[in-house]
Amino acid sequence: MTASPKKTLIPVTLLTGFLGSGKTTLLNQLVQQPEFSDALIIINEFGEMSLDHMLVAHSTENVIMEMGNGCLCCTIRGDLVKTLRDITWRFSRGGERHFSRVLIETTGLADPAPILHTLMTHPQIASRYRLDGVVTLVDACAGQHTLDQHPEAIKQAAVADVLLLSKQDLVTDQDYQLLQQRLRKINPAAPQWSVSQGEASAEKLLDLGLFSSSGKTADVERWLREEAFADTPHVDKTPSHCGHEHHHGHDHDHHHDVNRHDDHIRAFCFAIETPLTEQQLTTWLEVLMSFMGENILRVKGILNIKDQDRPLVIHGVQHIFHPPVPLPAWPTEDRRSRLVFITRDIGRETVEGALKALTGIEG
Ligand SMILES: Nc1nc2c(ncn2[C@@H]2O[C@H](COP(=O)(O)OP(=O)(O)OP(=O)(O)O)[C@@H](O)[C@H]2O)c(=O)[nH]1
Repeated sequence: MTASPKKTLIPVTLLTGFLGSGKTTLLNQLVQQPEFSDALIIINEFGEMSLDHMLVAHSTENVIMEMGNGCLCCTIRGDLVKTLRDITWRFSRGGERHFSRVLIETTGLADPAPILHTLMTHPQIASRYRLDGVVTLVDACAGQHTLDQHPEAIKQAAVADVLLLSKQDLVTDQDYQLLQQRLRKINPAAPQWSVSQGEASAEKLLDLGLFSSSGKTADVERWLREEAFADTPHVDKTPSHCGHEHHHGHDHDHHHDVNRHDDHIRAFCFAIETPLTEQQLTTWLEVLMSFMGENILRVKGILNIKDQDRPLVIHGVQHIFHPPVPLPAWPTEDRRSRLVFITRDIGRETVEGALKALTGIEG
């Protein structure tokens, strides 16, 4: 069940964000920065006609429109796979590919999970591309309302590696901070940056994955960001081995509407002292994914596998896992398996309980 990290895979950035959150405005700025000067931009639009791509101030030959009749996540297996497969030769000259990375802008309504699944597991795509990171834009003005009304918006925030908050100029400081807090509870590990009229430094949006663009070293600590799960004030009181759990909708969240979708989101991390056999790991993950996959929004982990010197890194979105990647060495002295989860209504006790029931190992 292991696969070697490939150093030549093309990095892909997924740009999500609700309708009108400022994705095109951001893209216009990004493509003018050197880091994105040789990026290929794939834009998906909802509906048959859109001029959005014309707004991207970039050489149009590097902008591709996906023209599905529906949203990207519905046509994903056809159009996006075909596009990603074809661009490696369509955008080559003299046998050399003339783009170094890809950015996919999704329609505002898209559930990012199917797109991530395709990038992570489709044989023809996963063998050529690697997910560099998910960048999610949130409109500071409409954000609270959008999160209240649209579960997809919460998912977009939950799977983000970086959260960009646009339109700070339209809200009070207090409202801005409330939105920041809400997003931090949904996704404690994602750094939050304010973007004004799309102005964001490209370097903050790159190298968000396990491997940097040099492709040589895995930065596990940055990628897992376990410490972030202990940084926010809404900490579950149950003890945890490596961090904390945020169960939203606590009594102390007086301002919360109890029906909010994100009151169901939980973010937690935990450690396992005992090395797992590959079989135990597979069984545990298979059970979690088949019974609760839809509600496990994102999982990342570094695992100590019995009788192996090197750790295994796993990364899942809902019921789909990226093929586990063995790292060349442990990043620190800590040899425990450590995992971070963002789920809908699944607490740490359930995940640990399944581990204990299936393997006898305590989390
Ligand atoms: N006041 C203000 N307006 C902004 C900011 N960023 C973007 N906008 C405006 O917000 C509107 C929507 O921005 P777009 O970039 O088109 O948003 P989008 O996410 O691409 O929209 P869709 O393609 O419809 O999903 C535009 O009128 C932008 O000018 C900002 O920081 N402040």
